[in-house]
Amino acid sequence: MLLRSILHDFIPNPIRNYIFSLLQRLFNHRSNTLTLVIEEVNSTGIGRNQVYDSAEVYLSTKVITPSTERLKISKSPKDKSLTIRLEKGEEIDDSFDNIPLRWRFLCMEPEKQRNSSSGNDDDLLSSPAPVTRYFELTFEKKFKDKVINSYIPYMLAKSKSVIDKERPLKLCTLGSRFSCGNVYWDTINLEHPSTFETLAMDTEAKTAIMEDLDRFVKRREFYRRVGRAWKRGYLLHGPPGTGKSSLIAAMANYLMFDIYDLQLGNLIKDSDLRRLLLATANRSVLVIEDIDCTIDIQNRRKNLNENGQFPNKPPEVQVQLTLSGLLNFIDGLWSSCGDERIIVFTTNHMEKLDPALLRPGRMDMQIHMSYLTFQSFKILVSNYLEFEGEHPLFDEIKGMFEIVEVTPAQVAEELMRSEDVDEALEGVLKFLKTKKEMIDNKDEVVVQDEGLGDGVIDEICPSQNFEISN
Ligand SMILES: Nc1ncnc2c1ncn2[C@@H]1O[C@H](COP(=O)(O)OP(=O)(O)OP(=O)(O)O)[C@@H](O)[C@H]1O
Ligand SMILES: [Mg+2]
Repeated sequence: MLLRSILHDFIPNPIRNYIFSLLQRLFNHRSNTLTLVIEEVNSTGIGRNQVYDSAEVYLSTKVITPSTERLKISKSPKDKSLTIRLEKGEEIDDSFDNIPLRWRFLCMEPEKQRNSSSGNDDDLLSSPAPVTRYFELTFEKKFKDKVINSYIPYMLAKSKSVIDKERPLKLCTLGSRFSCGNVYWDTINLEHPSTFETLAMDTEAKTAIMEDLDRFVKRREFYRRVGRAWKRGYLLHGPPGTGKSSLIAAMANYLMFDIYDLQLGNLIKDSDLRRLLLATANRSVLVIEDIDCTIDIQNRRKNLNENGQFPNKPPEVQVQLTLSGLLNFIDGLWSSCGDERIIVFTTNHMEKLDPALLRPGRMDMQIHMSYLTFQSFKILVSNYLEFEGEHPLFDEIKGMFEIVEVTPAQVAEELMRSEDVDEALEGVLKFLKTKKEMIDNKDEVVVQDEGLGDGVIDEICPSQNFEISN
């Protein structure tokens, strides 16, 4: 460093570079080390160098060594955590498969005007060079192949997972319609706290969904090999308040995928739909809720007058959107121009669905979200009351769940009424008893369908030609 600064202060630039390269050659000749230089801008000088950006993130996860003296720390309002970066001249040691590696962060300052006063360097006066930031990665020469072919890809993947974890997820919804009829994605941070842990759902069903998602994201090569678009469709069905939307949020939080909520009712034309779908990013969940109501969109066409328009509606709000347009586009062009897409349809009325939606290959997994079981109730109790053990009221509550159908949303509301465990559970029991009385009074016999515990996977559709097991 001392030599560097002496050279910098007293020797003109071209001579300095020459001496420097000579010294470097001499040094490298003697040593058996190799140094990779990773500059901020890529080799074309235009875009950023992905390896540099990844190194910056990767090194911020490394344990700070005792020799580290200066670090840069920052946070923007949207960041989840602090960003820590190396300061100029700082070094970090790393190792990979027992290969010792040394990272060093360096900056080449722009030429200062005072340098040009000594001489004839007019160029420097008029346009000083920008700061050049770069990392040096030094290791023994014999490890060159291993570092380039294994360590660097490892570092790129590692930094990607850090970025994925740190960045806030996005929820994209349809933005307001302009007079020209255009719609666009409006983006906000997704702050839905639902996770698979908090979801009151049959444990086996939960595990099956998580395993299915894990398998899906791991299978890039598989999808490529069999020539299929890398997408997976889920159909969530069940009564209101059973956790369909919560499951979608849990899936997005689990995969760290953004959500695109496509409210079809707000769309008019297939062309809008295509434009919106093409504007969705990879690694995202496309959600189409209440798909049974979408069939109305198709049926609305039946009500068109002889000019192909709705009577009583101005031409600019004439709906030209069709379910088949949507499905064809999702299956065809859209899915082939993106990667890692999850599509989730929800419905409260499975029986109303267009068979086209259920044809093999379209919905890979159908998940039935139904009324609360005692097992799932205990998850809610743990979430809402932070109570894990056994409780004297549990036996009676369990008995009630066998005869009364209530949704997780209804019970969650009861559990929120008190922070006291006894009081809250008494409230739930009272609620269940009232429900039962209402049923008895109506003289209705509630027969619970044996197979319909909440969150039971009705069917894991292998889509005939597509197996989901590894
Ligand atoms: N299975 C569940 N686990 C945990 N909480 C749940 C569950 N189901 C419902 N809830 C609670 O009830 C609220 C409503 O649930 P959610 O919106 O997920 O239901 P939904 O099935 O999507 O209903 P809808 O059919 O009306 O859209 C959630 O915010 C959550 O607090
Ligand atoms: Mg919902």
